[in-house]
Amino acid sequence: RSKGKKLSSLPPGPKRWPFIGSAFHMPKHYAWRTFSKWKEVYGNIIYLDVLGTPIVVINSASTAKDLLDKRSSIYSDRPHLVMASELAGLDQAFPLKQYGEAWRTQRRLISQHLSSSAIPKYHMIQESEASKFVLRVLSNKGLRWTSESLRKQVELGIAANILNVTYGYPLNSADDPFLRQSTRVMDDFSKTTEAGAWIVDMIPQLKYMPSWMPGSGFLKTARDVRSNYEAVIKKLFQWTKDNLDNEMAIPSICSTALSAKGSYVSAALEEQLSFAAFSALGGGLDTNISTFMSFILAMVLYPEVQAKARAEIDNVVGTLRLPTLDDKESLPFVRSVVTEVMRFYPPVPLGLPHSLQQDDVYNDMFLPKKSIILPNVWYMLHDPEVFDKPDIFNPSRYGGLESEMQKVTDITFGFGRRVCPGRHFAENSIFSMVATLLATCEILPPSDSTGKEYKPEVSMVGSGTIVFCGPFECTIKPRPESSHLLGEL
Ligand code: HEM
Repeated sequence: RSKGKKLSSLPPGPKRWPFIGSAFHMPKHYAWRTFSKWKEVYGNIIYLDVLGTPIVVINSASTAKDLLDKRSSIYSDRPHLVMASELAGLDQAFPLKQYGEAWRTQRRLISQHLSSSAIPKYHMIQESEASKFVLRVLSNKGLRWTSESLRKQVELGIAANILNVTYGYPLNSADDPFLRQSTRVMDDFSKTTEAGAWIVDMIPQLKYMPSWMPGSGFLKTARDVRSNYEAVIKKLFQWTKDNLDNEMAIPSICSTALSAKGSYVSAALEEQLSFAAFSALGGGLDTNISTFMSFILAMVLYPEVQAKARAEIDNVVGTLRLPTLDDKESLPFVRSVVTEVMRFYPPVPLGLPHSLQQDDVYNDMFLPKKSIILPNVWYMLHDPEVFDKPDIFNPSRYGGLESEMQKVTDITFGFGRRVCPGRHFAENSIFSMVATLLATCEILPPSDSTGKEYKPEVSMVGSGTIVFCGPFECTIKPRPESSHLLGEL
């Protein structure tokens, strides 16, 4: 390696200054936009040094695969985040854990229940939540929605799926305290892990600041984040345990592990299980909500795509019954629409950061140990070398082929040994809600005060790790030709 280091130079990047490196250039918000612009200047791999921390931005899917997939034995660590992990304690759950035994134990505890062979057992839950979602949407008599009010209903549907599967918890209200506390954790996660947003991540010594000193507000933020996080994880797990003792729990990931025949679950393993289970909730909530809200927006903006997807459902499933997850294989255009939403509006535009465990050399470039690796997922999904006319929303680009759609899902759900363990489950939850909504309802653009329809102009907002489409309005009304289906919901 040291020989490689001598022969190779660091990847190109913005000018580095003594001591501070390229800190001035590090974008504070919407970093993926700046990194995408830099691609024109510096190329597929960009190097930044922020106050001594090496950062490598990857702007190409094939490079991400070469490094994060093919060399996953050294690219699967997470960076040590001072704000999110050390101060707020969010690395007690495995998405932020360092690569190693504790990460492996937690990941195994949930991934075995979310593999493609394990998930058919959740179809009924997902289909039932999709129906309940449509009923709630139609119970709004005005039929007009702001994205904010619709998001509450989407959140309820998505969270009900995951809480049911992980804890066996029956979620019935958007105001449920478990749900409210969990969404707060998600907001905190997104906020505290945002690349470049916390000065203490760049100057770790600041964590020793006395809390009375001006500028130390981040210490209180971290304390508040930690106490809400630990409380909600404990309470949710305790709920499953209490209901297990009362023999009330339906089999869930937690109850299955706790009641497995002949197994002794130690206190230490229980603790790992409680964090692993919450990781599924945390990983699956905002990512799915963002994707589904972007789907609604796409249907408002591209009515011809909506009509084509609905026509496919009518042709394949007919109008006498609701689509189910068993129909998924026979509905390639509907799957293409979901895929195109994930490509056009990626909910995690910079993925989750990986960290390099030892010095490496790639294409004659030296990549130092402990580099934070940021995959620019947004650019990879808008790369004109991979996707023809990437700025056009066009689900037909996949020709209905799974192999073409995989070019998107292989990027959206992350890389290597850290790849999202909930991806198959997520695809089913979203598909079920999309197909049930399209079969029973029409999604229409909003109208102005004169009754004239208009197309909202919306971009992705929120500068945390997970982003959402900006505010918009729409109308959702029942399809007259499927009115008899509403009785099935
Ligand atoms: C549209 C939906 C989803 C998207 C776009 C998404 C995306 C991602 C991404 C980009 C990562 C980081 C991978 C990496 O480090 O390279 C990830 C990790 C993770 N996801 Fe998902 N995810 C989704 C749904 C879900 C669901 C439904 C669950 C659970 C039921 C889940 C659980 C997790 C967990 C636990 C991790 C951490 C993996 C680790 O660090 O080992 N995700 N996801």
